[in-house]
Amino acid sequence: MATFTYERRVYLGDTDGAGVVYFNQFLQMCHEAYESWLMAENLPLQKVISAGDLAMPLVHATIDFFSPAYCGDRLVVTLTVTLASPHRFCCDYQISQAESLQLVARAQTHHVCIALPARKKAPLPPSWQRTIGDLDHH
Ligand SMILES: CC(C)(COP(=O)(O)OP(=O)(O)OC[C@H]1O[C@@H](n2cnc3c(N)ncnc32)[C@H](O)[C@@H]1OP(=O)(O)O)[C@@H](O)C(=O)NCCC(=O)NCCSC(=O)c1ccc(O)cc1
Repeated sequence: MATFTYERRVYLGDTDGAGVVYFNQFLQMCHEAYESWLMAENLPLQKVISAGDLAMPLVHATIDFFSPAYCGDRLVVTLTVTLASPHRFCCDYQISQAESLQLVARAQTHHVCIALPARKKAPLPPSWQRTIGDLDHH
């Protein structure tokens, strides 16, 4: 299991006509947290993309919304990554207000490592497996 914290201001472009963060922007922020974690671990997605032999597509995404967020809010995305099998991992995200700690949203994405161009599941690279940590056998 690996954990990472990502802070993110809400900008005007994140909000909709009702003045609150538009729903898909929360998933965008989650993915920013995921990319930031990979960069912090020296495993930037661009490395995988330019190598061209593997991809880690999403096979599942869910999100629940608990309270609205507004332009200027400071949010914290807490990411927990768990290895589910040698070729699959799950990202759990909690988005909270940085100051009040009020819970804003919770999301989950599941990713499968596939070999290209066949698009068949393949073991995650050893560097990814090491960074995520041991398989959870519970
Ligand atoms: C990934 C696949 C090739 C895998 O297919 P198959 O080779 O037939 O494998 P399986 O059906 O056995 O599934 C593989 C594993 O995924 C699991 N799986 C498959 N579907 C699901 C869903 N819906 N939920 C949870 N788990 C799933 C499944 O249980 C298997 O797990 P194991 O038991 O550990 O093996 C195929 O499911 C696929 O092509 N799906 C579409 C993927 C896609 O197009 N996603 C959206 C676009 S990618 C994207 O938006 C993106 C955003 C951000 C990124 O960082 C990366 C990509």
